[in-house]
Amino acid sequence: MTSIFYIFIALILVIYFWLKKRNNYWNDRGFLQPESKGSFMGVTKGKTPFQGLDDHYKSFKGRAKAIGIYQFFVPSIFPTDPELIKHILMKDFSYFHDRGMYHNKEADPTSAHLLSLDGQDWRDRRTKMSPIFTSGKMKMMFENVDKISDKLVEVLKKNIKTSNVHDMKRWSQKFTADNIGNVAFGLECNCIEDENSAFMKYGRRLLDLKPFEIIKFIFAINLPDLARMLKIRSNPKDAGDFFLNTFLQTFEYRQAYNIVRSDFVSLLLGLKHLYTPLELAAEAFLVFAAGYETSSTLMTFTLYELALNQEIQDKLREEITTGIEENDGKLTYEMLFEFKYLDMVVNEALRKYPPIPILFRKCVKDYKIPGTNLIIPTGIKALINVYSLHHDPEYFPEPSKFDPKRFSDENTKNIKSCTFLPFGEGQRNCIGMRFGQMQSKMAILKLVKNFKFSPCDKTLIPMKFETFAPFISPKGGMWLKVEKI
Ligand code: HEM
Repeated sequence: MTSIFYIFIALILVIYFWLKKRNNYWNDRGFLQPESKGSFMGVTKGKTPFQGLDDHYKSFKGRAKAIGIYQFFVPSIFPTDPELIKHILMKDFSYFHDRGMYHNKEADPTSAHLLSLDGQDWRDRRTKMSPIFTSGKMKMMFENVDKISDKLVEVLKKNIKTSNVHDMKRWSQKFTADNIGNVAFGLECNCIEDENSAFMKYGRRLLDLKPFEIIKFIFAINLPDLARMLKIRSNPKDAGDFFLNTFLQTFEYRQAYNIVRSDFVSLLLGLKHLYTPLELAAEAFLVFAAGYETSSTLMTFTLYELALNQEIQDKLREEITTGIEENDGKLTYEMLFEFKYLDMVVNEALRKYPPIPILFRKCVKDYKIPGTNLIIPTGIKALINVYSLHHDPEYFPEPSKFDPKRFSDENTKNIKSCTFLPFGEGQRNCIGMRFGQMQSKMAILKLVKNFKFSPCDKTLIPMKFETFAPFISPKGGMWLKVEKI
């Protein structure tokens, strides 16, 4: 009994001294670090991770190019200086080409894809997949996206007869799930008409994690090597299996009947001599996972700001209606990208509400921060808080004002490099940017052309965010009044 007591005390002491040492990891290396240690970037204070980081950004900006932080005692680096961010994302990419994300091809096939792969594996796959995302390939998919956005308008028109207050986050999700299900899995998913359809159900399942799944997810982010050893599944098994099996069935069917369509499935099938069907299924899963919530988030917050700023909404509607009328009522792929005010509005929504507010990079060899004697050690992750840069009054004066003029041709030239990063930057930036812009712009255009959006009693003013959401997300949905024009 006495020896168990001594072992227990010894264990407590070891943990105590290890934590003490760990808490000084950054001070010991000459970096500044915030007082509150060990919390998950402020989540414990009821804030989102990007808001927690933003508190540190405000306290330390100008005092250091980067500070040391801890996520559950795992040290990370938090660069606050755009010049250093530029080095990390672009100039010194060879030191930061990985994200250090969890992936395990065998135990969790949905985790091994372009977003998470490291080093040469990532580089090879990015080279092979880049031709899938060119402007020409996106143009091929335009017709499908156009058709699905018309369906969105038609079904929403029917629904506003019963009630004119709607959760536009849910409608945006239904649209992107239908769209991506169609182009990445080759199926009519029926999400717009039936919100309990399989694609909606499993799309939501990827985000609505149960408490144990949240713990597994955070564990896999922070300790990917240990998670790999323990063969953890980072995505819910039922959702992962659904997406993999659905893709594999379409894959076999298309091969058997030699079917070629203008979509991601056929483009991925073109890589079948290089990758196994399961590897390609993981990429189709990623197209869904990376494109579903990001684009719907962009749509959601754009509609929110248009509802709060009626004059901007009217001006946008005027541009769209006139442009389409002048082209004999037809909308083309080129026109979608030529609507200047639409582009300015969308960019301003991406600034205020970047769907992915934090970028990750892992340092793969010791890196000396230029102009200092500070070294970022190998294996440390850099967290770039896009939200802070987008809300810094030095780069965007009056940051809480929704002002599309910031993105006029004249003003865009003055935006400091690496302070506007909605799609990331450098060789690891968003490969699906054009598709994301195409589907979001298309839906916003059709919605604004056909409906007037305004605030209602349930609209969040000021905006509040969900604390545990992996993407920036309005608390309790995005409720707006919707009227037919
Ligand atoms: C509005 C919509 C979207 C936004 C705001 C967005 C944003 C981002 C961001 C911030 C990153 C990380 C970039 C970095 O670390 O530098 C990223 C990566 C990525 N995105 Fe997107 N994304 C969107 C839509 C899409 C779509 C539709 C797809 C697929 C069709 C997609 C596929 C990817 C992939 C595969 C990566 C990883 C690239 C790599 O590591 O090589 N994204 N996205």
